[in-house]
Amino acid sequence: MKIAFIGAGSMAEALISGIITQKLVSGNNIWVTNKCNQEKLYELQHSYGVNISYDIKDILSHVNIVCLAMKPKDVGEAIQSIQAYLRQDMLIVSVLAGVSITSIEEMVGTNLAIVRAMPNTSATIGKSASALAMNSNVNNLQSQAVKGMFETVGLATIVKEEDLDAVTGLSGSGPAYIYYLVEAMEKSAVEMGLEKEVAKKFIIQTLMGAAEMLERSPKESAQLRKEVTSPGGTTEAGLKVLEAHAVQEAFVECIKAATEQSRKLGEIFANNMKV
Ligand SMILES: NC(=O)C1=CN([C@@H]2O[C@H](COP(=O)(O)OP(=O)(O)OC[C@H]3O[C@@H](n4cnc5c(N)ncnc54)[C@H](O)[C@@H]3O)[C@@H](O)[C@H]2O)C=CC1
Ligand SMILES: O=C(O)[C@@H]1CCC=N1
Repeated sequence: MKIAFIGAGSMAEALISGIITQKLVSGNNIWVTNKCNQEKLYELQHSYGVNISYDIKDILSHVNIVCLAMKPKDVGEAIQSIQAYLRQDMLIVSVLAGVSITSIEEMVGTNLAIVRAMPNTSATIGKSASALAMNSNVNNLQSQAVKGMFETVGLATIVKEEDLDAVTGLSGSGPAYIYYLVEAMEKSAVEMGLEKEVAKKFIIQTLMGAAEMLERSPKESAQLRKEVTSPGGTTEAGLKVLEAHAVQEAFVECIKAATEQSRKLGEIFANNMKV
């Protein structure tokens, strides 16, 4: 497996880091390019031993998987730059939020195998929750290879393409919601006089413990919450404040808004292509 990353931002780095750490592919079988930040390419070369280049023709001559990892607004220009060097045996993997397989097929213009994937940045440490949807040109070997690639960076599940917007709002963006919560926990800990580093250890262990409880216990999340909440106790006092601020409803709205934005990005994209 030889992979080119077109785009060298947070997501590309998370995948590169995961793939290399899990030893699926070594750095010399990965090629990376970006729009103009050469410094970033040198950093990736230094950290992971990947090949870096701005010579798209040369990059694509080495690889059988091309991973599109730029922002959705940049994909048109990026595909234009790679189009002439795409081959029928190549597999295109897009991690772009919202952009449909049909849009990519239309931009690429030939009958290529395309996978639309939605990982998250926890791929960096092999803990992504990735969803994959594929077009009918993807053969069994390619499907296994790409699933294997995403499995090296965490959990990988094949889904219907129509589910990908919801997955994007839930687990693609999901790490940010958790970091947002942690920011609040850190802030409160410091305000209460705890040392930041000590507080951080407690917060992380609390998150990991709760995540593992959710994974290992047969109980529903609401039941696990009830078991922490003694009548008249501290948790109840805390949760009352969250309820007064409608925090659970806010989270529901947050995930719906992110899902909707994924849909919108796809629509804007498809409409712009028609103009
Ligand atoms: N950051 C995240 O948590 C996740 C991001 N994604 C998706 O991954 C994609 C990239 O996101 P980030 O890494 O966060 O963005 P980023 O802004 O960190 O990186 C984008 C990269 O694309 C490059 N680029 C732009 N135009 C280009 C062109 N014409 N040719 C070659 N390279 C070009 C930029 O130079 C940059 O290296 C987005 O489409 C996003 O929807 C998917 C899942 C999670
Ligand atoms: O915010 C974004 O658009 C990307 C997609 C999922 C996570 N980050």
